[in-house]
Amino acid sequence: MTYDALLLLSFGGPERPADVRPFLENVTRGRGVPPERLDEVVEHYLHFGGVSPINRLNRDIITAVEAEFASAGTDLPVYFGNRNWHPMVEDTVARMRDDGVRSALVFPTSAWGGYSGCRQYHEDVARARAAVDGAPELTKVRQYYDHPLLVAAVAEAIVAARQQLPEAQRADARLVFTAHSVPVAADASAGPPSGGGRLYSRQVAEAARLSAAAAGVDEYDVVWQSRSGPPQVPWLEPDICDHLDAVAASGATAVIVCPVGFVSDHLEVIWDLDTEARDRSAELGLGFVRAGTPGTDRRFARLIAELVAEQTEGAPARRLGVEPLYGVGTNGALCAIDCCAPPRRPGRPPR
Ligand SMILES: CC1=C(CCC(=O)O)c2cc3nc(cc4[nH]c(cc5[nH]c(cc1n2)c(C)c5CCC(=O)O)c(CCC(=O)O)c4C)C(CCC(=O)O)=C3C
Ligand SMILES: [Fe+2]
Repeated sequence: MTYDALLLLSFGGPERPADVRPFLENVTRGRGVPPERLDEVVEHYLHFGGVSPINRLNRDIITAVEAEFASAGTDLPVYFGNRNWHPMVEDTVARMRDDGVRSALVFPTSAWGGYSGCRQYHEDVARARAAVDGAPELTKVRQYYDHPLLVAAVAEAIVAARQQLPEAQRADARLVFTAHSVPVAADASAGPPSGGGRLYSRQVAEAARLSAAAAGVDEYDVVWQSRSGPPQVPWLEPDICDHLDAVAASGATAVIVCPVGFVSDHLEVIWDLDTEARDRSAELGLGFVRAGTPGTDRRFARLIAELVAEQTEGAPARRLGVEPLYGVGTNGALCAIDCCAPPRRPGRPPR
């Protein structure tokens, strides 16, 4: 197939204090997130001056991809659109149409299956196209959680993180992987209905296994972070901060936290890990170091170029894992019928 553009599709984040609340209202509309939780998250963003790092990091990724395309002779302009904040994907798709783009590939900044990590990006594509007369065809690329370039970048970050610990703490530092928690019900329905569910947590477990092995680490844990939603709704556990108690009790001297679930240093990484988990570790007398994320690694831009080549040239899909892999769809078509069904929210009519 031929395509005439690439759209990097992401979550979005505020870039000034006045945008924090409207951004959070976009994120949580109709999702049953209690106002108390929202107030807390407003504070997290204000702690960083109301500026999320996410848009800047995505622009950096785009610059790296443009360089990658230029050196490979790939003539593909790269556009940037978000689900929740400016540049909004609807506006970007309108601009693509105005620029004469007829058919584009979509790279989502989530590597994962599941409702939040995959299906919601298909929904964003469908919504943007519905809003724009004459919108281009938009084909989303596949999930890439176990791509060899991603695993290599994560593994290298783990090795580099260990080196930052005082020498005496390096040998028994515990490696702990984290990913964004989701409701247990959302994980249960992740993947096609025939696939047994839990696609998201299975992929996270596999990414952790592959990254630990590539970093030469035998023992590690996989835990969750950034839980949202009302307290009575179960989400994937344990939370990183609770888990640190267990790590300290086990006699480890330090912890290496690897946010394998995030492509770059989003607000959840710099708040929930670099601030909260670091403070908790200090209280427990545990050394703390956080592994970097792969988005800024040159290999990540190459990964994007490879996913593009899979679609344009039929290049083989390079991967290290064995869990099911989905994610390709045109114009918002789901990966499979009823794939990653959104959980019914109590008190709301089904959509
Ligand atoms: C699986 C997953 C990923 C990874 C895959 C991917 O990358 O897409 C992810 C990424 C992100 N989540 C982000 C921010 C937020 N997520 C929220 C809320 C939620 N996340 C959820 C899941 C995920 N989220 C869920 C199930 C909710 C509950 C509401 C709902 O059902 O949708 C809220 C609401 C407030 C709160 O935290 O309660 C915020 C502000 C940012 C941007 C941060 C920045 O500014 O740098 C990023 C990259
Ligand atoms: Fe989130």
